[in-house]
Amino acid sequence: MSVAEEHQFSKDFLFRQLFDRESCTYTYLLADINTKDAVIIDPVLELAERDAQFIQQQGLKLVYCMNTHMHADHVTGTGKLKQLIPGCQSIISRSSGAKADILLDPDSKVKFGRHELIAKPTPGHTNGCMTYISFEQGVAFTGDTLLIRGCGRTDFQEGDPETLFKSVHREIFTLPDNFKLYPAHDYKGQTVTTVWEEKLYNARLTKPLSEFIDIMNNLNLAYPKKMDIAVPLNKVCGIQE
Ligand SMILES: N[C@@H](CCC(=O)N[C@@H](CSS)C(=O)NCC(=O)O)C(=O)O
Repeated sequence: MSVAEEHQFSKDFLFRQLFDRESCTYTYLLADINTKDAVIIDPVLELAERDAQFIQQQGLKLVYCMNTHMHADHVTGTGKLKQLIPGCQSIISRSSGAKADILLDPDSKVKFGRHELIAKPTPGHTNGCMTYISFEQGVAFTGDTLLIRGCGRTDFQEGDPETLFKSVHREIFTLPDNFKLYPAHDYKGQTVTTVWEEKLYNARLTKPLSEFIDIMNNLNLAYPKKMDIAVPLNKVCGIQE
């Protein structure tokens, strides 16, 4: 496998990666270029107006605002986008325990135009983490389950290293090697990876389970600065009604 064998997006698939400099969060906008139906994954509250303006400029119809999980480091832009773009529905996993218009179960499909994302449960960072996969486009949105050369922390919000390790090996490392992986965060300026790269070079997930658990239990990271306000708000789409 090499860069030359990269999986290409189809011509009718719009893909944009957007970034929040404050929380280092990636937001993804996907659309069917013919029908204009669009979905947004992991929007950030403070950038909801930026996202809504871009959607309007492209002539897209935002049908779903999705979250990969209940974030702890930033407030989701889902509720604000629903206000800015009436008709759009919020989506999160049922196991997240958060409120949304649509609650996803394992293998639920999210359709926009002729495209679809399949929700695969990848708990471990939180219980409700989902990875959203487009098999046609060869792409997976991994949230905080898999970060480029790393993974989400497992020291709060029901986090569990063994569960995360098994999720990645079951749902992500079994995808074709050339599938692109897009995470919810990157703290080093990296934008995308592949299944092949992570199976070879992920600093944590290439280790045996016992070593992985040891690494995760000794990360000693400070708690996210916004955690105390973000978690309660993200239980209700980012807006206290
Ligand atoms: N400094 C940031 C929080 C950074 C952080 O904890 N990131 C999380 C994902 S957001 S809950 C994580 O899992 N990091 C893993 C890692 O190895 O860095 C802030 O204050 O918001």
